[in-house]
Amino acid sequence: MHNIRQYQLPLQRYMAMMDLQEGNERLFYKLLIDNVEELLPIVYTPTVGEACQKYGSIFSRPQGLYISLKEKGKILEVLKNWPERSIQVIVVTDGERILGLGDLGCQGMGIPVGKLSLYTALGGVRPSACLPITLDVGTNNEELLNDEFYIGLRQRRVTGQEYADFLHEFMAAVKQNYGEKVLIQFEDFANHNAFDLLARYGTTHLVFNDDIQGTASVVLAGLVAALKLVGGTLAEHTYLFLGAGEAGTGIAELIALEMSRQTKTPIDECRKKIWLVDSKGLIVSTRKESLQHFKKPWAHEHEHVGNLLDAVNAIKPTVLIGTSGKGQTFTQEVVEAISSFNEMPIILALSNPTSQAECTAEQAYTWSKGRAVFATGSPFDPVEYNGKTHVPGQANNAYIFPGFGLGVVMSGAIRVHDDMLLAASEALAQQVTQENFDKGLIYPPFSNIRKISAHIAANVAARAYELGLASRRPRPKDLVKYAESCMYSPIYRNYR
Ligand SMILES: O=C([O-])CC(=O)C(=O)O
Ligand SMILES: [Mg+2]
Repeated sequence: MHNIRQYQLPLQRYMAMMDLQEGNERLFYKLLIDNVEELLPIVYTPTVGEACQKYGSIFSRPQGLYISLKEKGKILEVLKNWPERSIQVIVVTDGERILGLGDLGCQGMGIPVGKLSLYTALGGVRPSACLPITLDVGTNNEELLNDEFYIGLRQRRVTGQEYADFLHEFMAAVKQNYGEKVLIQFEDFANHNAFDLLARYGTTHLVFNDDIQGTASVVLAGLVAALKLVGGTLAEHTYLFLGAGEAGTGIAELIALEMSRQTKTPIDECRKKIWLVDSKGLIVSTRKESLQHFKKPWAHEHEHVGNLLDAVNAIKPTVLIGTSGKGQTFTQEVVEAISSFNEMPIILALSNPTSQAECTAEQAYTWSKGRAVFATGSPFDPVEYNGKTHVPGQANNAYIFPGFGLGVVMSGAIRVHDDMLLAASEALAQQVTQENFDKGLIYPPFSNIRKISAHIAANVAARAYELGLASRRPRPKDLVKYAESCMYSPIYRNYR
């Protein structure tokens, strides 16, 4: 740590950590686990975002497996080149929507690498069982196409049938090479592919979309915890989203599902408590014809409303959630408006990295006069306001996917079911202690994450067994203990 801390810039610390991961994997994980709150912002958001933007110019050696269009017809052979045979989790991206930073092509590799290092550090999945993959289908990022250090194919993205065929070959090759029980996590695909891929492969493969499902599960947990501070039930609140992509619609759907279970009301009714704003304004039924399919369930009856501020004033939400990927969109007027009709507005600025956050922690607390229950996707420091310290929570899917994946792997689950996402969410919400609530926190600190992950894994596995989706026999009696016993630990032995 002394060595790492000598670097001033986060990007230099990132590079030093990546060198360590390559040269001394055990020490890398030992450091990451023992200093998780300090190092998470380095190996993960926000620094990993900057690293992806500069990936070509900081490149020293390849991490993960690149599969390019040139390898079409030979994807199985390429997979066989990976030295490890026994793979449990794959994180795959095509780099089209890296965090809120847009199309970074092949340079998106930093994301699968970073996510999988958290699978190991936070969730205890063995490093050798993790496989980061980037599919190189081109990029539409002109700057990268003209960058002499760009590491990927210099061509525009393929789309349509060609894209679908390439993905299909990849999915079939993974199943053929690693069997049914490898978890495939889709990460940072663009909206127009992410929903389709999940729908297409959800019934034939063990797939999980972190941006849709992982984010939904972590946000639902935060909301359930927030209700302890704010009062009311899920169904008694009104939700307004800025952003109607993977995160926005994924979260909205899981909230509606949980609401529907709690109130025994049809999900269609529950959806009416949830409103979404996209770049054209409030999503309303008169726009239905022109909406992408994943937005249609959210097109409720309402007159046209052109922007977020007007939507806040028209809908009067108690919960405001930013998933737009665009920074500084929760303006002072917006935060003051929601604070004018809520004693404690719940405000989540989820877009990553920090530069894309809808507002900063300081803005949220200042503009709400210290009343907001606030969390962000990327980490923010505590803020002093009127003599009180406010600690923003980090509503990031990193709380969920490592434990979720461990639960899937350890139970031998063959499919991901929405109930397993709810199970993960419940387990996370239960880990928020009175001490956390007293500080206004709706998430537990990351310093306890391995214990939290074990509880998430156990609850997910339990649900998988109940659903008949778990193949490991016999079912372990104490699933929390079993989860802990499965976790990789970078232990240094004492030699006497
Ligand atoms: O990577 C993160 O920090 C969360 C995430 O999935 C995203 O922003 O796409
Ligand atoms: Mg993501």
